[in-house]
Amino acid sequence: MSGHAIDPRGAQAPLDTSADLSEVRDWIALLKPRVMTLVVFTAVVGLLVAPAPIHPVLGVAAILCIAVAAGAAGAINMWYDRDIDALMRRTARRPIPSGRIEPGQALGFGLVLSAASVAVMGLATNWVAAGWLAFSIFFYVAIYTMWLKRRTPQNIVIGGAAGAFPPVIGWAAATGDVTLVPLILFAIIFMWTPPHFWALSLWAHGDYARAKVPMLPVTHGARETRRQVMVYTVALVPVTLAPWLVGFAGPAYAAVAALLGAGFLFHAWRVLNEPQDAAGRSLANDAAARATFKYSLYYLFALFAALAVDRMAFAA
Ligand code: HEM
Ligand SMILES: CC(C)=CCC/C(C)=C/CC/C(C)=C/COP(=O)(O)OP(=O)(O)O
Repeated sequence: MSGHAIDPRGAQAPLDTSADLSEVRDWIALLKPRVMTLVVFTAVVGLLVAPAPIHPVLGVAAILCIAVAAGAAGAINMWYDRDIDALMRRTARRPIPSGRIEPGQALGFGLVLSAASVAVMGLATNWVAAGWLAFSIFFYVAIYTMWLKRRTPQNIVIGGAAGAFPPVIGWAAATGDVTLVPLILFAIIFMWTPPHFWALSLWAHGDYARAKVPMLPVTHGARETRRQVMVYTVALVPVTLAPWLVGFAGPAYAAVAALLGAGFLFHAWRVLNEPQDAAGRSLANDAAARATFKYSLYYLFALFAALAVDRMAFAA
């Protein structure tokens, strides 16, 4: 397919629209847009369930700032990780390792968007939300990417906190403060991240071993990783009931959280008991781990949706 659009009179230079489009696609890819969907969704729920009305225009602006900040942090992460991304099959085709975007340009892009998102958040909503937003970017870039990711298999547990901030920021944008409930929402995502990622790492461990990234299956083996998926899932379920226990959400939310939790526990149990060799490596193409990773994504969407519906439909 040619992307050249030639003026019928031949008076204009050809426009290479396909080249333009693929360049735009590369810049968008730097923002890790697919991961952003869930980041944005949890932020929207944090904002909607907060007990303070926010003008819809400001609410949309706040969510856009969170999306842009998460994307900007992703771009800086890709700048820093360009060496290991080039070594991993899953990431080798990203715009920087494949040479389509200069590392310095990606860094500049990430820094400018980071600063802009924090500034707009502060001006449009409040500086508490802007401060948490800046801290989230710092946490993902400096604590997770630059410090922990290449040093310890606990990188996911500690560094994963970065991805747990969006509902806190959404709440702060509406209320100007951070109380117990947003901290509970933080704790839910914090406990969810290890089983989300370690399920994936069970089949992606070859990539991480090649890049010498000390993810759990590389440092402690598949058997221990399966165990840790179960440990964190067991710990996650009671935390998801906390919004109901503290009286913030009703029994409808609690029922959905319990059902979704039972589903997660079932998946984790399958990961633990999947046919495996003596080292815990799957003899079934990691079918259980793949199903668990996919379930983790639907799970978090559904859990946060249930909280929003519960608060909006049933709150007194
Ligand atoms: C340290 C923490 C985390 C790590 C290391 C991690 C890692 C990953 C990886 C490697 C993928 C596969 C993406 C790909 O194929 O390139 C993925 C997918 C995904 N993650 Fe995470 N994740 C983390 C936390 C989170 C958080 C906090 C969220 C949102 C709340 C999230 C949302 C998603 C989504 C929506 C996908 C699916 C993207 C797709 O469809 O390709 N992740 N994650
Ligand atoms: C508001 C704000 C700043 C939020 C940012 C938090 C955020 C997007 C967290 C998600 C964490 C994440 C995508 C980790 C991917 O790990 P990785 O970077 O090791 O994955 P990779 O191997 O795919 O690069």
